[in-house]
Amino acid sequence: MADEGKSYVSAEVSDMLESVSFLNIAYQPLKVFLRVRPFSVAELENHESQGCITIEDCQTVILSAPKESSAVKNSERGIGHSVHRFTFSQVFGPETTQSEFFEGSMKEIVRAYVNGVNGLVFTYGVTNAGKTFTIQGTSKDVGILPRSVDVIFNHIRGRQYLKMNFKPYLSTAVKKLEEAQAKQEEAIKSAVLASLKEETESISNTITNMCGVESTSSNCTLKSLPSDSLAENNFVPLDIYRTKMHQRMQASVWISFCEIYNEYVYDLLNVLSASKAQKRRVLRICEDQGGNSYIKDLKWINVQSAEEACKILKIGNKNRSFACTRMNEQSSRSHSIFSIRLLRLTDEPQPHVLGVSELSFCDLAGSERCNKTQAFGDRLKEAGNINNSLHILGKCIAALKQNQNPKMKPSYIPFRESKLTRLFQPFFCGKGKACIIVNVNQHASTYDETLHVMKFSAVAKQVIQPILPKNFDYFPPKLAGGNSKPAVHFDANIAVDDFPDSTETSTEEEVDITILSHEDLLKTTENLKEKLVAERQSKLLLEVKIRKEMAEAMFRQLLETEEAWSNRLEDMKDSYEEKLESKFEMYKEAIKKHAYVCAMEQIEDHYVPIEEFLAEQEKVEDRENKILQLERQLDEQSGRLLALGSPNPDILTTENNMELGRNIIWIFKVQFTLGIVYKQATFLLPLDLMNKTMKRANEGLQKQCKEKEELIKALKLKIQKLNETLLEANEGYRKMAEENSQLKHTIMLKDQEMNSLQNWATRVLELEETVSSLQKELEERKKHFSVEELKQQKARKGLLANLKSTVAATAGTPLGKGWGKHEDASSASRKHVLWAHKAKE
Ligand SMILES: Nc1ncnc2c1ncn2[C@@H]1O[C@H](COP(=O)(O)OP(=O)(O)OP(=O)(O)O)[C@@H](O)[C@H]1O
Repeated sequence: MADEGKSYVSAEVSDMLESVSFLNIAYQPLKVFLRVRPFSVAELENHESQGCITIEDCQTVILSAPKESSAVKNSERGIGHSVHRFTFSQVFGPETTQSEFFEGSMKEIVRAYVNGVNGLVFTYGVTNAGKTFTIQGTSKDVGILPRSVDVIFNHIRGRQYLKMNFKPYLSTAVKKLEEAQAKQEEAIKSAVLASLKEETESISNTITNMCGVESTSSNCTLKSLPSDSLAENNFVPLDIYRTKMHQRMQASVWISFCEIYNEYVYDLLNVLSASKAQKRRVLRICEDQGGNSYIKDLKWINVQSAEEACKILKIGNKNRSFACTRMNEQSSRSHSIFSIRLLRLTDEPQPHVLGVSELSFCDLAGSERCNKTQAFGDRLKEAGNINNSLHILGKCIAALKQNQNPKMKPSYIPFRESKLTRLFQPFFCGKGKACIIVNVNQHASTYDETLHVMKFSAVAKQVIQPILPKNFDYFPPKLAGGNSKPAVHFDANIAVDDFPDSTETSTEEEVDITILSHEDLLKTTENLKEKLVAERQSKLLLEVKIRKEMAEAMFRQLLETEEAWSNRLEDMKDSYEEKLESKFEMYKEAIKKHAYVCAMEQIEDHYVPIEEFLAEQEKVEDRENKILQLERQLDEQSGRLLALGSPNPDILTTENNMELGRNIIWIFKVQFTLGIVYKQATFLLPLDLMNKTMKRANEGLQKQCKEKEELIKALKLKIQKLNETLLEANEGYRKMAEENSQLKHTIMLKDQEMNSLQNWATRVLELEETVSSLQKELEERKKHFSVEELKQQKARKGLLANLKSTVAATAGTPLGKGWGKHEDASSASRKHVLWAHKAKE
C-alpha cells in the first residue's frame, strides 16, 4: 500500500525555520481538508459504489482501485499500487452536514479574518465532486460562503460604517472617495442589485431567516430557522465567534465576484444588456508597487447585510460560465473567485482606516480529463485551459514544497504562468492563511481522476505556509486619499486590538507644572531629560531594527525579483531556442517536401518504368539478332538462287530425265522469324515463278529490314528522350542543391538571432549591476543615516544647552510662561531637525 500525504516536514524544515527565526515569521502547514460526497440514488442504481474510498480515521482515507480503473491495470503491470493511503488535516465523510463542515474547516480562517488576517479557501476536485455545493450550497442548505458572510455580519453588527466613501483600491489599499464618487458607487450598487429578479431570492431569504436581522442575540439563527431545516441540518449558531471588537471601530464590507474562463478574467458583477449579445469585458491582472497582484477595474460593491451579499452571489452565478458535461448537468467551466474585503475604520466623524483584510472563496473548475466528459469543440478548449491552470497550480505547490527543503536546489515557482496562480501567489508568500478543500465522489468510473486529485493534495499537505508577523510589512500597502494623495497609513495584517489608541493621553503629560517648586521643576526636567534620552535611544534602536528589517526584506525581494527575472529569461531563451529549432526543422522538412514533390512531378511527366525500358531494350536486341539471322538467311538464299541461275549439267540431266512439260517442283522452306512470330511457309512453285517468288521474298525481307530500322530509330529516339529526362532530373537536383544552400543561409540568419538572444543575457548582467548599485545606494543611505544621527545628536546637545540657559534665565520670571515658550522653541527646533531628516530620506 502506498502511504501518501504524510507530513515529512519537521525533520527537513526545522533547520530552515531556525535559520529564519530572527525575522519572526510564523510557519504553519497548509490546511488540506477532504470532503467525501454521498452517493445519489441514481448513482447507486448505476452501481457506482464499489467501495473505492474507505475512511480509516478522521485524518486518513484508503483508496482501493476498482477493476476497470487504469490504476489496477498499471499495478498488474507492476507500475504503482492498487491501494493508496492519504492523510489530511481532517476528513469529512459523506454524512457530514454543511454546518458540521463549516465548523470543522472554516472556524480558524473566519476568526482570523475578522481579526485582520487575510484568508483564501479553494476547492479542488473532479467534476461533480461537490465543490460548488461545499462553497455555495443550495437554497435550503447553504455552504461555507453564505455561512462565513453571516458570521462576518454578526461580528460587525451595530458597528457598520454605512457610507461608501472608503473603497478598496488596488490590492491592499483604500481610496477615499469624494461625495459625488460615493453617490456613483451607490448608483452602481443599485444597478447591480436591480439586475436580479424578485423571484430568485430564495437563498437570501434563507440567510435572512438564518441571521434574523431584527434579532440581536447570538442564537438568533436557532430561533428564526425553520424547524424542519434545523432538524435536518443539525444547525449550529453561526455567530459564536463574535469576538471582542474594539467598541470605537467601524467596519465597511465590500464584495467582488469574478471568474477565470479560458485564461481570461471576467467580472461577474458587470451588468450586461438583456440581449446577452454584448461581449463581456476582459479584465487584466496587474501588480502594485509592493508586487501584489490585483484585478484591474474589478467591481467592488459595498454590502450592508448578509442578504445583500447573497443577492450579489446569485447575480454573479447568473453570469457564470456553466455547461452541461456528461458528468454534471450544471458543471462550472471556470474558476470563480468571490472576495470579501473588510475595511476597519475608526469611529469618528472623520474616520481613518485602521486596516483591510480580504477573504476569498475560489471554486475551481472540475479537474476531469477531456475523454471522460466526452468534450469537443469549445468544451474541449475549456477542459484544456482548466487542466492547464490546475496543472500549473500543481507545479507551484510542488515547487513550494521542494523549496522548503534546504538540502535541495531552490526551484522556480511558476506563479506567473496562469492567471489563477498569479492571484494566489501572495497567499503562498505570507499574505494570509490559505486552505484547500478537496472534494471527491466515490464513483468507480472517476477513480483515476480522484486518485490524481488525492496525489495533488498529498503534495499540498506538505507545503509550509509562511505567515508574516503583523508588524512586518512585506506587502506595503499603497494608500490613496480623495485625490489619490497619500492619506491613511495602515498595515493589512495588524489586528484592531494591536493599534495604539491615538486619542489616549498620558497622565504625566497632564500634570500642571506651574504648581511645582523650582527644585521639583529641576528634578522633573532632569527626569524628563533622562526619559527623553531613553525614549530617543529606544526609538533609534527601533528605527535601526525596522530599517534593518526593511533593508533585509528589500534585499530579499530584490534577490527574488532578480532570480525570477533570470529564470524567466532562461525560460524565454530556452523556449525561443526550442521554437527556432522547431522552425528550422519545419522549414527543412517543407523544403525537402517541396523539392521531392517537384522532382516527382518531373519524373511523372517522363516516367518510363525500368522494367518496360529493359523489356524494350531486350526486344531491340532480339530484333537486331533476328535481323542478322534473316540477313544471313537472305545471303544463303541468294547464294542458292545464284547457284540455281547457272544450272548444273547433272541436274539438267536429271531434269531432262524427268517428264517434259512437267514443272519441276522446288520445295522451298522459307522460315521467317519476325519478332515473336515464327512463320513457316512452304511454297510449291513452278520454276518460272520461283524468281518472282524469291524477288518478292527479298522485297518482303527488305521491307521488314526497313521496318526494323525504323523501329530501331524510334527506340533510339526514346533513349534520347530518356536521356533528356535524366538531364532534367539532374537539373532539378541542382536546383534542390541551390535551395539547400539558401536554407543554410537562413540557418545562418537564425544563428544571428541567437546572438541577439545572447544580448539578452548581457542585459541580465546589466540588471545584476543595477542590483549591486542599489546595494551601494543602500550602504550610502546607511552612512547618510549615521551622519544624520550625528547631526541630530549635535542638535540635541544644542537643545539641552538651550534648555539649561532658559531655565537659568527664567529663574525670576513666572515659570509657566517661560517654560511654555521654551517648550515651543525646542519642539520647533526638534521638528525642524526631524523635517530636515525626513526630507533627506
Ligand atoms: N455533500 C453533499 N451532499 C449532498 N449532495 C451533494 C453533496 N455534494 C454534492 N452534492 C450534489 O452533487 C451534485 C454535484 O455537485 P456540485 O455541482 O457541487 O459539483 P462540482 O464539483 O461543483 O462540479 P463542477 O466542477 O462540474 O461544477 C449536485 O447536485 C450537489 O447537490
